Amino acid sequence: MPDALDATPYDALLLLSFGGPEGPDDVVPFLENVTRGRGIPKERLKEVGQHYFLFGGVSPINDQNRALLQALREDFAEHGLNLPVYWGNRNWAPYLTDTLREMTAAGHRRVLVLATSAYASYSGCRQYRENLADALATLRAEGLEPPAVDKLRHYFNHPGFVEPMIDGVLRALADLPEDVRTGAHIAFTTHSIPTAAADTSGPVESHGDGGAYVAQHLDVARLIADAVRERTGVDHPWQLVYQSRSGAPHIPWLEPDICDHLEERHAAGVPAVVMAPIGFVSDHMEVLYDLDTEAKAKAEELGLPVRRSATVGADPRFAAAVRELILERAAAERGREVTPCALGALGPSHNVCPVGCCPARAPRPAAAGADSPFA
Ligand SMILES: CC1=C(CCC(=O)O)c2cc3nc(cc4[nH]c(cc5[nH]c(cc1n2)c(C)c5CCC(=O)O)c(CCC(=O)O)c4C)C(CCC(=O)O)=C3C
Ligand SMILES: [Fe+2]
Repeated sequence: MPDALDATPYDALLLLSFGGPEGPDDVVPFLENVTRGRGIPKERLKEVGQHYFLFGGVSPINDQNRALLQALREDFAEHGLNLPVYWGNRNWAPYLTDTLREMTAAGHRRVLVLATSAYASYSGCRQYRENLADALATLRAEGLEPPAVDKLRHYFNHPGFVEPMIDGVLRALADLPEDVRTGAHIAFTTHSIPTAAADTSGPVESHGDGGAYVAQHLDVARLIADAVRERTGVDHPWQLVYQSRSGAPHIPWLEPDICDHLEERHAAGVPAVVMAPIGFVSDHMEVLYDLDTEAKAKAEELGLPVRRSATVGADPRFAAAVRELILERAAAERGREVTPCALGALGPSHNVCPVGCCPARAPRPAAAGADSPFA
């Protein structure tokens, strides 16, 4: 047995995710949960519902989170980290509030949260913090005393997140026909968000054109492209592009869209494209539909060979990274000197979101940040 690792002051980890439907009857109520008060056009909702129905009404995201939970538990057990791992979602069962109620009943007092989103943005960070605040307020209204919650820092540039994606891109390239491989371009993709949300993503000092959201993705894309060049000796041109846009057409969102990008590359004579979904932690619906279904159909129509590289999912290197992030944060909370691990040009992200980080359009209480009312 390895020596026990010290996660104090934390007594549990909470995996916090999006949630997804698990059958046809879940699809509409799930979409109602996602879009409550968010002004997403009905047309878009019908369309997104169809994407789910195409897959029997089942999103792959819940099974992927179950696999990640198992990978985390295995890694922790193997390394002597005695920290129970729970799971709660924003939009579907197991719901965050129910999980936090269960954690309260089990006596947990200080919980660290791992969100299944690696980057800064309102949707990927503050919205989860708002969900945590809502859940804590609900439990207090029930007369309970829920645990204090902290959130792990953004892990986009942690080697345990980047390295599996480098392997994924190398595998995707190797899978292309040899005659088009050397000339292949890499399209790094992420979720499009309104440009106004991108420009205000991250701490106030990173606000500006594209904000922390775009800067962080560019940092990861560059790391992967550099590693691919080192390992193959080929300099594959690359670009950061976007997918899964919603919202009203007159509101600007990040562009170009992956499908337009494929058209443009094809017209420019590019012989093949690897689509690398660096914005997503696992192969959920945005990947299976927007890339594997829609973008691949576009590529087929163009006669452009494409491959889609793997997301990190339950890779043991990612599970190990989570353990390292927990130990690093726990040591920092105990007042120890720690050297946070990060690749790339941006350096390690902040542990606690400062005031003004990824602001909401309509301010609401958010937990696990410097502006938290639950400190
Ligand atoms: C940045 C970002 C991530 C990555 C970070 C993270 O992972 O958190 C992400 C993940 C996800 N988004 C998901 C699903 C949806 N997102 C929607 C809507 C939206 N996403 C947005 C942004 C993001 N979204 C935005 C700005 C909107 C519009 C307004 C709003 O509502 O904030 C809608 C409504 C319909 C539509 O507009 O498409 C759905 C159904 C699923 C589950 C997939 C599955 O079931 O496998 C996942 C993992
Ligand atoms: Fe989304």
